Amino acid sequence: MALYPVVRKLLQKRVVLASASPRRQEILSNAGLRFEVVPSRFKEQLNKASFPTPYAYAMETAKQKALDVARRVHQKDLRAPDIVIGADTIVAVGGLILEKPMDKQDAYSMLSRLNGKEHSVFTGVAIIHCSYQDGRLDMEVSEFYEETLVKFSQLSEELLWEYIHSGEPMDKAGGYGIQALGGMLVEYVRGDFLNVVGFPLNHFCKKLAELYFPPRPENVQRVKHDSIPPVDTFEGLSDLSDVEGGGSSPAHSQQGHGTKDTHAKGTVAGLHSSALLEVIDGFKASKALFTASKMKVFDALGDGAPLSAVDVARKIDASEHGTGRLLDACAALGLLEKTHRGYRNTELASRYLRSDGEFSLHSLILHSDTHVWNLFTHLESAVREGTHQHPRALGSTADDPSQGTCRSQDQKLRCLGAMHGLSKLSAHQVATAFDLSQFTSACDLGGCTGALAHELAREYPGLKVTVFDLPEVIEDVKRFQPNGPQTEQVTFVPGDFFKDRLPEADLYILSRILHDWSDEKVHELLSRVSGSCKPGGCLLVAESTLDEEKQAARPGLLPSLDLLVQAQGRARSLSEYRHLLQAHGFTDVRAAGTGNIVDVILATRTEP
Ligand SMILES: Cc1cn([C@H]2C[C@H](O)[C@@H](COP(=O)(O)OP(=O)(O)OP(=O)(O)O)O2)c(=O)[nH]c1=O
Repeated sequence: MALYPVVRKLLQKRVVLASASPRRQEILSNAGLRFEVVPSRFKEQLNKASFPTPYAYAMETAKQKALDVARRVHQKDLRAPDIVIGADTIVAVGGLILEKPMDKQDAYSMLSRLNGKEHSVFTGVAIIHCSYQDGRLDMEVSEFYEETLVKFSQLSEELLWEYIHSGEPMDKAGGYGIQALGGMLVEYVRGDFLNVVGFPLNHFCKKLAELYFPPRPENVQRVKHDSIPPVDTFEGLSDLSDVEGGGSSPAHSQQGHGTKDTHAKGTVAGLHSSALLEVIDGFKASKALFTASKMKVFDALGDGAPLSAVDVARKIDASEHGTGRLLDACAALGLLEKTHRGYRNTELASRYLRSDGEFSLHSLILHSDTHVWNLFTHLESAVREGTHQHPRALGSTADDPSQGTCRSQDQKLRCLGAMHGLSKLSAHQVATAFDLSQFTSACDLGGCTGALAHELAREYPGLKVTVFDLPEVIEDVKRFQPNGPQTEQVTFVPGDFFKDRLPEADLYILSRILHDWSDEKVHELLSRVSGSCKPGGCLLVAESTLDEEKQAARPGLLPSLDLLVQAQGRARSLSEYRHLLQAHGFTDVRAAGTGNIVDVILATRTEP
């Protein structure tokens, strides 16, 4: 049971979690879902007495939280959400509904009620599908609830107060957290544990599967309504794409025919004029971000107090009028917050857009602005000729198009910085998509600045990682190295993976390498890896993949276009990667979605 097939369908959607609960965020991101968090401002003050059951109350509160966020995000952003998820967890005991305690005394009275007894924990969940008709927001709500029974042991006053003084009860329904210290109070749990922690993941998956993968009418007898298809096989994934209604929109199978059904299913019917305008204007949003980054707006704002447009203009040496317009555009894009005291970086900007942050995408943005932008102006030629546009855009004729990208030292460092930033974004998910603790040595082929290597070292203290990359790359990686004990686990070896002997390792890694190359070159490289990998050793591949129908809009097809213009390679589907790996003696090919920009594949080398 996993969310993966549905996650693939949701990757191209803007999913918003309307919750401040760290537990909910963790449960959903662990399941591989990619989403933004916008906490709801809905006051949980519905009249409990007006609901026939406690779960009706929880579902209504969940729905109101999600509706509040859907409306606010729609008003605030240029890009409105596609799906908003809201949830509400309550504890019900003896006809009473318990929510989060107001203070310690309240926590004490809640815990005393639960002491020695069985109670119910209900989580109501609302999934709101937003669509837009001529700028108007239409919302369809799917909702459900889950109940879990929990029994507390008989606990002494002293123990209850000790627990209350720990501070744990205060932000939790019923005044306890089963996942931490509160676990010690619990004698048994009947039902979904995660439901108690705040989010019924299993039921949520079933609901999504019901919405996105309804069984074909002729298969109703064979396909169980309440189960998600198997996901860790490639066959399962490709079968899913064949399921009628298995497109990227939820199929409202239970709602019968009529306008709603067509509206939800049809990509044409689903694309409204406002969405079209968004696409038409997309380049303006990119250029606003590129310009603000280039002019170091996000550095000027730092993490400090808000600054007025005049102050920012002074810092970036630009006109007040122009700076004000740029700052407003950044605020509309959700990159800055605009308050009556001035502008300040949003969390997103502080983390990714400042040039000095650990996860900075500053170099990637500059690279996109100068290099990729330039290449994309030749998209029409790329389509006509079916080949990359480096000669036109950069005057480069090199075999390896990336050679033309980094001609000056500045360009080279920007390229390395861009790759470093991109790699850092998904390094943790790539390193942890599979348990790699059985390996003692790994070789990251084309591992560049070592961002993934260091993440692997941090995650697996027993692993030595060799980063193998071209000498001209290795000579400049020093500035990207972190501090810390795990740096000793990482070594850099210069070489060309098409020409030189590959370093020995139990685990070879090709992270975002294969897409850069033609099928012929991919076969050549895989054959070299296969020749170096001992039987029982493994190969880990991380790539952004196309869905099996090659219809996924983002993030599948835009990278595919990217590769047409920029490189000689191409995006591939998971089954294409499986066939490539099998052709070179790798079996037991398993895939894991990270919910991030790449999927991860692990394959084992068998005896030749
Ligand atoms: C019973 C129980 C609840 N909880 C938490 C889950 C929820 O976060 C919280 C119940 O309050 P909620 O109002 O459901 O959620 P929230 O206020 O934390 O976040 P938001 O409204 O923005 O979605 O209690 C635990 O973490 N462990 C437990 O054992």
